[in-house]
Amino acid sequence: MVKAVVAGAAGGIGQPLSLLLKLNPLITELSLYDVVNSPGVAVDLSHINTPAQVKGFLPENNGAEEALKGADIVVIPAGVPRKPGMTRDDLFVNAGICATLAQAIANAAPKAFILVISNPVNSTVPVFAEVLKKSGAYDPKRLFGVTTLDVVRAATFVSSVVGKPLDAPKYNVPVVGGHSGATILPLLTQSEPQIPAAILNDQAKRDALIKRIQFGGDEVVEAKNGGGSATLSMAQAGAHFANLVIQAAFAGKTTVVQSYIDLEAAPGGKGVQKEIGSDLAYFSVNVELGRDGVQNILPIGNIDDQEKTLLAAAVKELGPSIEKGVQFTPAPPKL
Ligand SMILES: NC(=O)c1ccc[n+]([C@@H]2O[C@H](COP(=O)([O-])OP(=O)(O)OC[C@H]3O[C@@H](n4cnc5c(N)ncnc54)[C@H](O)[C@@H]3O)[C@@H](O)[C@H]2O)c1
Ligand SMILES: O=C(O)C[C@H](O)C(=O)O
Repeated sequence: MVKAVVAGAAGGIGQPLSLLLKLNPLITELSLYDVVNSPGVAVDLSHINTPAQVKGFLPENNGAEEALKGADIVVIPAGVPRKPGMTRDDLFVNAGICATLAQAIANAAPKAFILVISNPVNSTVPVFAEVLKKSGAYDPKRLFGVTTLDVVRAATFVSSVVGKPLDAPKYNVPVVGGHSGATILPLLTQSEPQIPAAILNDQAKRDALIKRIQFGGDEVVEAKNGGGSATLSMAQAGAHFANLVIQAAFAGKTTVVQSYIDLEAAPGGKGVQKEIGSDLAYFSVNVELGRDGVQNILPIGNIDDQEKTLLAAAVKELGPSIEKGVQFTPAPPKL
């Protein structure tokens, strides 16, 4: 029996994400929370003949906590998306929404796995952590910034440049660091299958590939031309990541994925701080998922000189974004 909650369930990501979770046979209860339209989305999905029993909740009558009660996993795509010309940092207005949801989770579902999609992920994950800490409900093993879309894009773009687009599902290209521009660090030298040396050694091709992975989000924002950012690809990536967390926790199926987490979640975090030459508190790393969430943090491993330069740039940009999230003070609740 697994209860999943989507917060921001009526939005561009929320709706297809909720659909994909409804199709997950491991989920038996699915609660959809949003400030608008969630009951309608819930009734619609509830007609699908899969096990999950779906209910929709609005803020009235303490709806957030009612939705969250007994949750095993909460996936959060609540908040404003980008328009052309904006950076993810311009979305820091979402910090308040994240703080409110974190408090509701602390009150109603303190043991839930928390998967943060809301941008700017580099800052919103620390916002969640700080609110949970204040309520004594923080377990770093259970808090994840969802960076899966970067990994999905890396596999797609690499397989295409290699000339094997139909093999996209077979590609695994780790992406570490954070989730915005220069903080997104694709480890092309660790790609499996390997990227041919002729491509890796072609500086122009390699730079273009890295740039496309780092700025894939902008590609969608520009194409949607004011209509928002990635929603469908994000829903797929988010549902995939949620499924891996559920499989590890409830079906004993351990996996290694990348996610943006607190490096204190497991002892391996100290080793990563050594590798990156910094005491950054959060970083997207290779995470071994287990019954309690983060079971182990694995090393970044061998990277070449170009990746080392990109790593230094990622570390430099991440520091202030993390600090901004840590220092955020939520507005006092309205009386
Ligand atoms: N992590 C990633 O890789 C990634 C990828 C794509 C988008 N995003 C981010 O996800 C967020 C959502 O994007 P979208 O396209 O779905 O936006 P959207 O505007 O379509 O949907 C957001 C939803 O959040 C709801 N919401 C607002 N305040 C809320 C609150 N306090 N509680 C619950 N729900 C609330 C809105 O009513 C809306 O339905 C954005 O911040 C976007 O930047 C992250
Ligand atoms: O680009 C955005 O603003 C949304 C998301 O972070 C993405 O990577 O698509």
